[in-house]
Amino acid sequence: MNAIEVKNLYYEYKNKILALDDINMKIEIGKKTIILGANGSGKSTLLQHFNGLNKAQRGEVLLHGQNIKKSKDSRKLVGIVFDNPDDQIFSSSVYDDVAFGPRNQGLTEGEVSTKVNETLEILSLLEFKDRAPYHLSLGQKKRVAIAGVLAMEPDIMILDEPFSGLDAFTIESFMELLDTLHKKGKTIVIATHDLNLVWEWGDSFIIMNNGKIIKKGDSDIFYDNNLLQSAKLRQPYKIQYLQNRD
Ligand SMILES: Nc1ncnc2c1ncn2[C@@H]1O[C@H](COP(=O)(O)OP(=O)(O)OP(=O)(O)O)[C@@H](O)[C@H]1O
Repeated sequence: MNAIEVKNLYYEYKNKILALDDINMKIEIGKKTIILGANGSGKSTLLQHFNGLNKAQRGEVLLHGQNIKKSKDSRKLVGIVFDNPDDQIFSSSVYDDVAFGPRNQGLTEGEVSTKVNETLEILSLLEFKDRAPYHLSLGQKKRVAIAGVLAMEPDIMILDEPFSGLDAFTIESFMELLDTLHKKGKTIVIATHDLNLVWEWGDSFIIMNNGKIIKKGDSDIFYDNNLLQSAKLRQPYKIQYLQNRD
């Protein structure tokens, strides 16, 4: 069984932009899958189909084998971190924002407190716990948005451009955290155009261009510079260096 399966998915915005053009893909349970593509290639539109925010106009999306339209617990199964944290932070304090999901899951206030404090600590946010999220810096807000999803412990974590706005130290500890979640069996999906951070990290890769998938594979795809250029992507620096040296 796959965590996510997409069959013949199309999506057209009201302005007639065809953002997804016959997408077919499978994401295996417990794998780290990276969706790559330049600006406007359709990554966010695709990810937003994985928690029902966008509904398939044609085609289907299956979560753990079940059509998302029939799935009652898609919100519990899938946690999505949007690229813009302002789209998902609503509470007046960092603590309450991260507590929102666990409270909705019916945990006691004591359990909520343990969960929230643990999550805030992992993301170096404890010192901000009583602050208003909208007065934080972009990178800090991004960490709050990530914490809010982490605290719900979804089986499938979807992250749209999770690294933008984060400093190097935070990226490093965040990737270690994702590795820990991966070892616990979670499925992780990241959409990004930053190949340098993910090419050695992901298990499988999907390249999008103009609403289509143009390549699926393992990290060997990064040696094909023509392919990357056709998707307006830059080869990872390390591969450029190795190839120039040879
Ligand atoms: N709400 C919208 N209404 C109309 N067109 C949209 C809307 N959102 C996105 N689009 C268009 O759909 C296409 C795919 O956009 P999408 O945001 O999915 O790309 P992306 O790969 O996530 O880009 P980025 O890397 O810039 O986040 C683009 O051509 C974009 O202009």
